Amino acid sequence: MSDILNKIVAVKHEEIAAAMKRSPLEAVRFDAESRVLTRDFVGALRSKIAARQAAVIAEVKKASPSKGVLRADFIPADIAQSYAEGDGAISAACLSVLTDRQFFQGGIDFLKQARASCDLPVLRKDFMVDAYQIYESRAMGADAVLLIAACLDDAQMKDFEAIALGLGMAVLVEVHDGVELDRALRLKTPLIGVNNRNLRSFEVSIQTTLDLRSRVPAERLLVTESGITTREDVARLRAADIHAFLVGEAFMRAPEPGEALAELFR
Ligand SMILES: O=C(O)c1ccccc1NCC(=O)[C@H](O)[C@H](O)COP(=O)(O)O
Repeated sequence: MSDILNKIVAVKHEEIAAAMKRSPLEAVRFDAESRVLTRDFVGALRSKIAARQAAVIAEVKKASPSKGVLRADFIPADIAQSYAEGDGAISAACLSVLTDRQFFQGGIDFLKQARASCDLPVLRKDFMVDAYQIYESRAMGADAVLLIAACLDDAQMKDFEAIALGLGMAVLVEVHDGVELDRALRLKTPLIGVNNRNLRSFEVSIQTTLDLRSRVPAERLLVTESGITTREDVARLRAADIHAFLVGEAFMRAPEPGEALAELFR
């Protein structure tokens, strides 16, 4: 694991221990199982692609370990609405909301506020290291969770996926290289995220996605993540038959995130 992932995972275990004291697993599990309606995350992506549009997972991200604060006037509900509207013709398929507080200045309330302000399905973007967080994600209203192969073993990925699917959530499994991709393909989820950010150097290169593209079977949906900032990036990825994108920073730095989205994917 990279240094940053090691640090994040250590903090997550501390946070989970504290959260379990406030709300024991049984209570969080009850809350998660009491929520019935999830929004269809995979369906939202597939219907954009069927309409020959880009399927964009638009991120609500105040800050990041590599770049610091990205947006000063950070109002999750307004950002989510802007993404849902786009320019009227081009808009987001789904949202991704950072809930990690220490490294990304995110929060659980941000996810709730973003989801309440629109009808888009929402991914909880955080670092899952314990089954507790999967129940917690559904309890807070998430429609999908992220599983990062670099910080989980095979048994954890399988277990967390089964819990998420059992609660009606989608799973985006994230990989950085071919070894992690082979592990991810043992899961049931159709959503395979290739993260273009090297977690050791923080450098981003869309070549990471392009290199792995042919190894993702046609029945899975490849989502390219991180470092997508220009129309040229989008054109290169689309030419390689990649139609689902997760974008944060490029939108967060724009005055109107939804207009920036429409401009990038026009
Ligand atoms: O964004 C970071 O600096 C970062 C550092 C360490 C681990 C994860 C990190 N980002 C998480 C993400 O995957 C991105 O927020 C997401 O893919 C959007 O990327 P971008 O469009 O480059 O903001």
